[in-house]
Amino acid sequence: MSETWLPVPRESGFGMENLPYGVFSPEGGDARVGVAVGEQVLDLAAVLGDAEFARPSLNAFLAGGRLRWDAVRTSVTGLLTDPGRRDAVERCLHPLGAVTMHLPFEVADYVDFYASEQHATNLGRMFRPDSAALLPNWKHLPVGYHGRAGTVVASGTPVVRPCGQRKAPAEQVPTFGPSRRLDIECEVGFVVGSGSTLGEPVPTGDFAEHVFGVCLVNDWSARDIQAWEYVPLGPFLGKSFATSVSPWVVPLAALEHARVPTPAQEDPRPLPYLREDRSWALDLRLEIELNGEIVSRPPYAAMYWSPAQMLAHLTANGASVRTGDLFASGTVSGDEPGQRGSLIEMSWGGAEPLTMANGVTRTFLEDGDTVTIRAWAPGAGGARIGFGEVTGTVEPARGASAEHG
Ligand SMILES: O=C(O)/C=C/C(=O)CC(=O)CC(=O)O
Ligand SMILES: [Ca+2]
Ligand SMILES: [Mg+2]
Repeated sequence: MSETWLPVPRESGFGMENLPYGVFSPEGGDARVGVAVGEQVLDLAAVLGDAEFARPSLNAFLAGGRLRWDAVRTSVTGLLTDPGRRDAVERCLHPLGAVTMHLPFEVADYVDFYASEQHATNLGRMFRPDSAALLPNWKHLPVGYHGRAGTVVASGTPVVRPCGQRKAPAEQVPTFGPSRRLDIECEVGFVVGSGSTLGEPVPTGDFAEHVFGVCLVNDWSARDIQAWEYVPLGPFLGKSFATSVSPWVVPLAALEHARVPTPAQEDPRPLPYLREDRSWALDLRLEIELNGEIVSRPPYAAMYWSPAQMLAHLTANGASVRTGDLFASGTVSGDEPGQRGSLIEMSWGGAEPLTMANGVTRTFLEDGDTVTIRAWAPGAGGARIGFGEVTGTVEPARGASAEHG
């Protein structure tokens, strides 16, 4: 990758190999599109003189499609490597620490998958102890559900503890009140740039024509509300109150070196529409921090279904995708106990509390708890492609019924 004149710290995940996109406002200025490089954000509207970037969302750029995305990436790389442009470009840089980051795109539709075999097995064992851990369809199709786009929020947005109907197994009837089993789900999100045509499925090989890039997702989940409400139609209020996304969207172009094969899919072999010539499985290393302490390191490479398979399945019936659609992988969990992507798994349904460094224990989230998810992926020449972070702090429940726990 080309040498930049800009000082980029070695450990920065935002080197020239990455160049992720986000929406920022400089102090006293309007929100606009920027590219992160080192410890700076480059104001694209200012540096390229292109009004498409003087907007508070990436959507107009996302709609431009693969040729446009590649052309802008090439231009930005050129500006940051040409010493002759240094003075002009430097005037369009803002220190990351001095800007406010926003939700990077207007979320059109939001779909959540369930693509980790380890997560599905763990939840099956806890929620359905009398049946096989994996349901019969699980290895035939990437199971998913349609979520709530309007409650996808920017990193840093407080998460108000949801109220809802809860009924513990030992209780006869449900009560209404604050969730007692508030959880996280550590996920990876895929951002659709170029939409597809209604009636026409998207083959796995067209993934990179439609998907622009990748972000981090925390799909906050109220396990008690979920367990009581979701039979037989699926998750509803237990997961619709907040889904947090990271401010930076890493373009697929930065992830070529992170591509790995999906785990063997031989028993059963997926149907032809789900097969890939070269997999879009990705070697992303995630970490989950709870109140300042790393509690898990889920490996995205272990996911059974790749995002190209998810997109092919999502459109297999002719349903179209559109600019700003977000589909998330589902909770990422690996084989080891230290690789689980949710607290319900880490604490095994609350039976095995986590002990934190200060001696405090946790099963599910308490008011005031802060959860931060980070990730990086291998890039060209040993570089690290950083995803930044998605964070959120739990606030107490609100409303009249919040008082009676
Ligand atoms: O297996 C179940 O009954 C429940 C599963 C989930 O809650 C997971 C989910 O929402 C999808 C995911 O994040 O993997
Ligand atoms: Ca989820
Ligand atoms: Mg959600």
